[in-house]
Amino acid sequence: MKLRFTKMQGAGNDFVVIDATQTPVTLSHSQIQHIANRYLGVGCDQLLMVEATDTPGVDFRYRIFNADGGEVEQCGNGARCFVRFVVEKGLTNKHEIRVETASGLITLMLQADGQVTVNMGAPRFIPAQIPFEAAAQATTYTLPLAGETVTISAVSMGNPHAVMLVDNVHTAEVATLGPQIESHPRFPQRVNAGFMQVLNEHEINLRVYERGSGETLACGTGACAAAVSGIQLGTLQSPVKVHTRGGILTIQWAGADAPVMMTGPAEIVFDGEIDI
Ligand SMILES: N[C@@H](CCC[C@H](N)C(=O)O)C(=O)O
Repeated sequence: MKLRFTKMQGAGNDFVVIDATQTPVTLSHSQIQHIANRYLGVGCDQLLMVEATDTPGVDFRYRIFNADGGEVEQCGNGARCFVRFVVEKGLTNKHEIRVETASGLITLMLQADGQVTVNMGAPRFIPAQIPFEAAAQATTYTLPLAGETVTISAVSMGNPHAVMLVDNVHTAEVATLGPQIESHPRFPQRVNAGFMQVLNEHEINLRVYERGSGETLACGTGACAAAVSGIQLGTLQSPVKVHTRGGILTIQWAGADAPVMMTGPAEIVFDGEIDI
C-alpha cells in the first residue's frame, strides 16, 4: 500500500503527518517503526494521525505514535505542526482550532507570524499515570538508579514527565540516565526524562530523553513540564523561555489550575509517499 505523508518539524522535533480525515488509516506497530526508521523509512520522532470527529464543537481528532509504534496521550510540538498542517492543506480555514487527543481537548492558535500557540490545559501533579504518593503540587522525589540516586519532579501534561535539575545540560548524562529513568519500575507506563539547567528565572536549557523515541531535539510537553516544575519549586517565573537543541519554546503558566500556554515554530519540510 502507498501511504501519502507530510514531513514536518517543530523546533527540530520531527514528524510524519498523515491525513486520515477522509479515509481511515490503521498502521501496525511494525509499520510505524518502519516509517520512523531514519535509514530504512522516512525518519521521525513521532507519527501524527489527523482524523475527523463527530464530537460537537471539536474540529479534529489527533493521534500520536512514538517511533517505537506505541500510541501516547499528548505531544506539544506535534500539536503545533498539526495546526500548520490542517491550515496549509486546506482542511480548515479557522486559525483557532479545537482538537481532541487521547488526553482530552486542546485549543491551538496559528499566529500571524507563523508561530503556533497551544493551550495545553492544566498540569497535573496527582499521579494518575505517575505512581507516586498523590501530591497537590510539584514535589521532588528521589529515584534510585544504577549506581546513583537522582531527584526528579513528576508532572503530567497529559503524558508523564520526570524533570531533573542539572548544572550543565550540555554535559548531562542524558544517554545513560535517560533510558534508566524512562523505564524505571516506579513508572509502569514509562516516562519522558527531562534534564533542565536554570539560566535565570525566565530562561532554561532543556534536553529530553523521550519515552519511545530517545533523545529528541525538542519536546514540547517536556518544556511545559520543566517550566511548571521550576515555577512550582520557586526557581522560575512565567514566562519561561526554553532553549532546546532545535529551537526556542516559550511557556506561560499562571499557576494552580491555569492552563499552560506553549508558543513555538511549526514547519512543513516536504510531502512524500512511502510503500508500507
Ligand atoms: N515530542 C513530544 C512528546 C511525544 C510523546 C512522548 N514521547 C511520550 O511518550 O509521552 C512533545 O513535543 O511533547
